[in-house]
Parts: sequence; C-alpha cells; structure tokens
Amino acid sequence: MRPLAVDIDGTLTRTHDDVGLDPRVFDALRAYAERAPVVIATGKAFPFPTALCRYLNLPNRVIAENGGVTLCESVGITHNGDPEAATAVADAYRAAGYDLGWGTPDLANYWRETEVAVAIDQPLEPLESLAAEHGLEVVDTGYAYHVKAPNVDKGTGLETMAADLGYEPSEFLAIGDSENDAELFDIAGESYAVANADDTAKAAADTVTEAGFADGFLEALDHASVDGAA
Ligand SMILES: O=C(O)COP(=O)(O)O
Ligand SMILES: [Mg+2]
Repeated sequence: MRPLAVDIDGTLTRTHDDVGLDPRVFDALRAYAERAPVVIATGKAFPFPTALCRYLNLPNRVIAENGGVTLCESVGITHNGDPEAATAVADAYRAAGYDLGWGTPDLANYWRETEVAVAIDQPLEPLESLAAEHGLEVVDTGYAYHVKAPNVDKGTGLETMAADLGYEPSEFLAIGDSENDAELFDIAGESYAVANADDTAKAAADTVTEAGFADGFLEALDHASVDGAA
C-alpha cells in the first residue's frame, strides 16, 4: 500500500462552488491512514490542513502553502520560499490600485507565512508582472492565484515529508486537481487527477479519473488499491 499525498480543494470537496468536504472522504482517509501514511498537501495556509488532520484524528503530516510550510514528525515545521518578496508583490499590487480580493478579515492570508494568495476575480496580468519583477511566479489553482517562489512546490514539500517518513517520493500515491499539483504528480510514483482537474494537472497525472471531485478521489483510491503496491 503506497503512502498517500492528497490535495484538498477540488479533490476532497463537493463541487467547485461548494468547497465543503464531501463527508465520505473522512472515513476513506481514516481507513487509508490505518494502512499507510496520509499527507495532506495543499495551497492553503498551515492551519487549514493541520485542523483537518486534527479532526480526522490523523498524525500531523502536512504540506501547506504549496510547499512553503511543511510539518512532519522529526523535522518539525519548515518554512521555504521568499516571504519578503511575496509581501512586496502584495504591497505593489495594492499600490497600483488593486486589491487581494478577500474582503475583511482576509482569512486566505491571515496565517499565510511564505506566499500571498489573491482572489481569482482580481486582475491576473499586473499580478504576474509584479511577481516576475520580484523573482516569483503566480500559480492558478482554480480557487486562488498564489504568488510563490518558483523553486518551492508540493513536490519539494513531498521530498521533505517522504524523507521524514522513511519513504522515497516515488513510493507515494498522489491525488489532486490543479496546476499546483503538477510537481507532486511528477515526483510521486502513481498519480491521479480527478475529472474536474485543469489541463496542467491532467497532463502531469498518470491517470485521469472518470468522476470529479470527491467521487474522483474515491475512484482513485479504489483503482490504486487494485493496481498500487500491496
Ligand atoms: O485553495 C487553493 O487555492 C488551493 O488549495 P488546494 O491546493 O488544497 O487545492
Ligand atoms: Mg486542489
């Protein structure tokens, strides 16, 4: 049975507009974790996946902020990326008359430590130019634009997590939906994009499921338990 690295938004959730978790994923993740390690790998800030682990009663094995923050047993918390540059981009974006787009309070960024998230209804082009000026890139997850360091991603996060858990990244099963999952798919041994995934994620994945969202996640688990390592 392969250890699992799983995305949250678009993968464990119900629909694009209903970002609540599908209740079936709770039992599925708990059952999986009894047989192999489960890593939550997300673009969300650190408290979101950590709380998910807490309420699933799973060990804290977390890749947050697209690899910007990881939490595992022996290494503890790591921070990767260029938070100063990300803050400078956010300041310059605001100074140019734009807004991060989350309203008040901005809970998308309140706990964010290494990158900045901008709502996807905000203008992308000025954000991309400012990010490039500061040596950063913008990743579109379908839920937010993430301004992040180009050399930090869920794949580098998985390297940290795998080493901690005593696995190779290539032993992992990865399931996700967006371009922020592409590097994770590249480094994992077996990867599934759910049917609602964007083109980048679909191209990077070994397999695209028939079903979307949580149905696709459950389909991937079924498929992997047949085809994956015993
Ligand atoms: O919320 C986002 O932008 C992305 O989150 P995800 O990586 O869990 O899909
Ligand atoms: Mg996602």
